[in-house]
Amino acid sequence: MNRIRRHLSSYRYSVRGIVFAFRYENNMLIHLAAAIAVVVVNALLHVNPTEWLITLILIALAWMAEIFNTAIEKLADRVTKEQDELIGKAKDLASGAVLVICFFAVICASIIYLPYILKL
Ligand SMILES: Nc1ncnc2c1ncn2[C@@H]1O[C@H](COP(=O)(O)OP(=O)(O)OP(=O)(O)O)[C@@H](O)[C@H]1O
Repeated sequence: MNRIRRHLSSYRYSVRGIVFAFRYENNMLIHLAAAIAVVVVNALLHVNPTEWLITLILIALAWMAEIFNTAIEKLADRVTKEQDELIGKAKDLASGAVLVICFFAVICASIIYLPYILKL
């Protein structure tokens, strides 16, 4: 029973983390807006199931990268708020990861959507 309760608690903490990211991280709201735009465009263009899967996976990866980025920023700020070369590098690396997935998401979206747009 205790194990089940502990397991359910861990979901509560995870949801709290996601809610925190959306409430306090402006970039998460941009990711949310982009995700809504993708879902609307997918529906309007009637993309096929494989294209739905690819776009949904890309959305999940972008949200995941942004949440990890926020976690690393919080940890880094706990270590020190003074200027520190390694803290700067850690934060740059974390935000670089977000940029990487966003860059490839834009390329994948172009590959998926362009044929539909050209047919319109
Ligand atoms: N303590 C620090 N020491 C050195 N450089 C830092 C430090 N804090 C932040 N920086 C530099 O400033 C950049 C922005 O850091 P900051 O913590 O303000 O993130 P942010 O602008 O809130 O990022 P995001 O937009 O992803 O939330 C970092 O990528 C890093 O280059």
